[in-house]
Amino acid sequence: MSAEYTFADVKEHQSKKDLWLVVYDKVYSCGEFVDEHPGGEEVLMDVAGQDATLAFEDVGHSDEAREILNGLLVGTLKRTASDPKPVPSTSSPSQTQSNDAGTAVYAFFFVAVVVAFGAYKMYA
Ligand code: HEM
Repeated sequence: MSAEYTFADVKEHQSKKDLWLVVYDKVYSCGEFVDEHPGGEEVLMDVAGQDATLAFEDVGHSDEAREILNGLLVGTLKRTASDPKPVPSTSSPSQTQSNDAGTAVYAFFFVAVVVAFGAYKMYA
């Protein structure tokens, strides 16, 4: 599959039966899959003809979902200067996770301090 498509090409496929979307600069044809999507057809229709990378990653799709996606591949996205910038590839989810972990640690200490203060007040 070495075909290249621009965003303009992808945008021509926005109907339910003929639905293309972009994930990490690869073009996928999902028309046959719309009815089978466990997340429903609505969400796929929402990103029809667009870059669906963030929507796809936000859900935390399984490896099985990624395999299905591979089977729907029709080509590669060719970006032109006026197109939006590509989504940086897989490093971003781990960054998000470490940020979340950092926040959780702060939240834990905050709660610990509040509880300690409450206990101090109760017994002092
Ligand atoms: C062609 C691209 C896509 C494929 C092949 C796909 C595949 C799947 C699969 C196999 C599942 C079942 C759970 C899992 O294995 O992770 C699923 C669930 C789900 N998908 Fe997708 N998906 C695609 C695109 C999207 C997009 C763009 C969205 C937008 C938000 C989305 C939203 C969801 C949601 C919300 C669920 C959870 C359903 C539930 O657990 O009730 N999916 N998808």
